Amino acid sequence: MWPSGNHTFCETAMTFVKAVAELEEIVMRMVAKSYGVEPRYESILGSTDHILKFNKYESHGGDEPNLGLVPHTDKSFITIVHQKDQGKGLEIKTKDEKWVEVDLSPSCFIVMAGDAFMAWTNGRVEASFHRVMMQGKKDRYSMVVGSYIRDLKIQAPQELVDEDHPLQYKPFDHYKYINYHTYVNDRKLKYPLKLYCGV
Ligand SMILES: O=C(O)CCC(=O)C(=O)O
Ligand SMILES: [Fe+2]
Repeated sequence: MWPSGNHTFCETAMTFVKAVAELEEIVMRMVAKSYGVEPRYESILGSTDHILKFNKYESHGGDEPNLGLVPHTDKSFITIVHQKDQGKGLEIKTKDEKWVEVDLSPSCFIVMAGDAFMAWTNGRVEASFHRVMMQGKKDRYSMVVGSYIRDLKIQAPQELVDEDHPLQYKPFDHYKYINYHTYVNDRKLKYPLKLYCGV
């Protein structure tokens, strides 16, 4: 887009990612604390990468809803979604298989568990299925920050594994899983993590 670079844009994007990463840390500390595993979370915190995506969904103009993004779970550890304008678009599937519309405001951030967080919590927190539906005449813009764990294997803390909660996923390398999902699984399977490292 900018062959000779765009320093201001990069600085702004970096500032945004840093702020979102701080938000993620606050939320994850609360979740980890509630399971009694905050020190375990601290040990992966230093190995977390963040990737920012800018999404544009074009309006098809009509009143009929159109699929903007197919249903999926994220392959990230955690994903945080922010939307530029007030409105609907993002939909999340409930346990009883109903799609719930999320009416986002520009001051809202949606925190979603990805496949890697589901494995780390030994299935206690599930990765949510979500999709984007487009309706009306306005294009939709969202900014999505995903976190990914490098250098160490994703492994459920021993505190979260016991007789009532047997281990669900073997320890795995996050980036190798992303690679598997993208190139080997070809993004086809609904639950690729189960096939990749399910017990
Ligand atoms: O645009 C959104 O609200 C969601 C995007 C999303 O699910 C993704 O990029 O994985
Ligand atoms: Fe997603």
